[in-house]
Amino acid sequence: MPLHDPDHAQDANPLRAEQTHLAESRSALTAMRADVEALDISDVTGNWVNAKILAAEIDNRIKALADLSHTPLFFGRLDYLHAPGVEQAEGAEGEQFYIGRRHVHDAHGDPMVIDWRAPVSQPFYRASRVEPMDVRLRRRFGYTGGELTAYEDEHLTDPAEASTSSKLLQTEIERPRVGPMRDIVATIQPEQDEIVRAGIGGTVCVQGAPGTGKTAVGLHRVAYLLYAHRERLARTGTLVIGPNKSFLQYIEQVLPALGELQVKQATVDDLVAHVTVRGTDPAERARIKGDARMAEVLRRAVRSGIRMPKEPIVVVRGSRRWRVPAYELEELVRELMERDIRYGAAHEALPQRIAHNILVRMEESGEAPDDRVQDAVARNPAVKAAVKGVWPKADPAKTVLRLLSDAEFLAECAEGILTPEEQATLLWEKPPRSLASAKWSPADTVLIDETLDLVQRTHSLGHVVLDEAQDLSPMQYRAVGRRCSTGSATVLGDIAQGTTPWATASWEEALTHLGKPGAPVEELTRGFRVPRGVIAYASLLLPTIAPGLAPATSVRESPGDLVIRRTSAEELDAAVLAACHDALGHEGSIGLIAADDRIAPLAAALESAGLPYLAPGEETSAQARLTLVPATLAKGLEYDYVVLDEPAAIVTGEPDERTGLRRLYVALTRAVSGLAVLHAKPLPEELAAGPA
Ligand SMILES: Nc1ncnc2c1ncn2[C@@H]1O[C@H](COP(=O)(O)OP(=O)(O)OP(=O)(O)O)[C@@H](O)[C@H]1O
Repeated sequence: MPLHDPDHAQDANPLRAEQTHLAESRSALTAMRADVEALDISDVTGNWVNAKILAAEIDNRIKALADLSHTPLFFGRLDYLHAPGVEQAEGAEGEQFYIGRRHVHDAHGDPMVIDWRAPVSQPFYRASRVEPMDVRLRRRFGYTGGELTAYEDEHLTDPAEASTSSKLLQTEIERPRVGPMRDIVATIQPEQDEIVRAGIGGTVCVQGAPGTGKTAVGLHRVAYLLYAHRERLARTGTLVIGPNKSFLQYIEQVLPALGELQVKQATVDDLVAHVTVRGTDPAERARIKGDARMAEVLRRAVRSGIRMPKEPIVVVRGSRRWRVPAYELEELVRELMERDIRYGAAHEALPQRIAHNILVRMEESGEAPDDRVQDAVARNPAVKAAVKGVWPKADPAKTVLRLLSDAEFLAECAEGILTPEEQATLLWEKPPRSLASAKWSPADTVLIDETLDLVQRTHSLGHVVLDEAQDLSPMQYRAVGRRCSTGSATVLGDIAQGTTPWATASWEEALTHLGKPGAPVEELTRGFRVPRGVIAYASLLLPTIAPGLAPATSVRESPGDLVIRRTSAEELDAAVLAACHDALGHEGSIGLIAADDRIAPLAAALESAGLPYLAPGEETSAQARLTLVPATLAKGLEYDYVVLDEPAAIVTGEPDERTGLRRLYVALTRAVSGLAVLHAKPLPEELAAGPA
């Protein structure tokens, strides 16, 4: 594929024509924005609330139409052989489309740039020589600082043209990283595009090695779905779930850059934050709390308040007394228990059922009661008292508190589900005196969320993207699943990067917990981040941490710099600082990754050496390029150069060796251009042989 640049005389004109189209598209976008800004809504809004809503929508539209000078308005062009939709008709003329981040039209409404998500844009990502999709020419544009400076052509239907890889794609992938994550809209690969454009009806799960673009694909998928199903998703909502706040900060600018400003982001902990977390669980206890069997224990706990009526209900109205015998009440209760409705809904329904029963008696004795009478009977103190006795209100937090503090109650609810040892592990050593003094752990909040859902149905969104899914417990999958029970999900993860004691071992199982059993599992294996030499080194850990998973290949041309250096314990900090200095000699961001308990000493060392550093999530810039990253926060992030401090400390920082090695695998796979490993203690034996 020839790369054209303006220095070649014969290319000067086509390039100039493209530059002109860019300039005209920019003016058209400015005009579109001016039109929206000039809208006078005072006539159409009617009232204050409507005016506010409309003004906010217009405001968003203006923001979405902003011309971001550092993001090119279009990045590709497709020349179709025939106008799309015209079935290869004789004489039908080909059409030309510029593909960009958003739709731009001229004053007549004719398109100047087509949204990358539109159906006519799809061949830009998918067409090949084998299947040209009616495309004669695919052109990719190269930019330098916002200026269109080059282009690259593929004549897909020309058998004489050789197929070569794209230089522009290569440049994009190899570019040094600074700042937060960027969109990949100009270079989405065919296997990624399949996932991005999968239908909204189905849940998709993606297993992918580090750097294969899972996060990027998930974010572009939301943008695609919002385009294809805008109204539906505006009503139902979308959500991106990530592992922690710094990760969410790292990805938060991708969707706005694609013109999507409304997508919410949260961690799983945010979703279930019904109470304040002030406690933690030892690993084994957290594992049991996260086990799917807890769902049935909680169901029993909620229903344990139901008592079969022993007494009849007697309702006095005027001079008459109406009696519902206990056995009929029991029938009503049993019927509600068997129906698939929430505990709280049944609590609301029972008084009405009882009142209905009395109404039928009234009719049988010749009265003609109406609905108001039924409501009045349902509110009668005798009915209320009876309902309180047989189907009391449930308080989710109190129910969980009782389960974790009352051994007898736990035994009753967990009978046949949890072993006596497991029950003993669950119980608080010192039960709190009240709800207010309870030291809830993160796992407890998930139990409360499950209980809340037993009482009252959780609102479901239209689509949820779940990133770094491999770390969720079954109970956390259930919590996420509730939030897309009537919608769909994109589940992204890597079994080899699971660093919780309950990490996912099988996606099929995880999808079942999520409530989407049988969803397809796709695999991405082409790595866009980690260079060949580095991924090969990190992959030495794979047979131990995830037997059966294939190592990623790297699409990066450069094999990457890989340095592994042993020092004495005394010299380690100085060696790490020297490696940081070396790394700062290169362009791009630098991540110093270390075991969590090495962070404080390394911070002190950096300070005394006068090396300024950032915390993860803080934006790197050309001035501030070094981030000090605790290993537990490294997941999902990437840095141009990574300096990795003492792998052995990262491994021993985790409760078991497998988790430790997986944490190390995450740390080893953050580098885009180079990795320097500094160690005083021996490396794990898997790595001892060193790079190939
Ligand atoms: N098609 C592509 N074109 C250009 N860059 C890409 C492409 N796909 C992915 N990348 C880049 O590769 C890097 C890794 O992508 P991403 O973070 O989405 O991978 P991941 O699979 O989520 O990794 P991890 O498992 O480590 O979290 C990012 O910088 C991303 O922008």
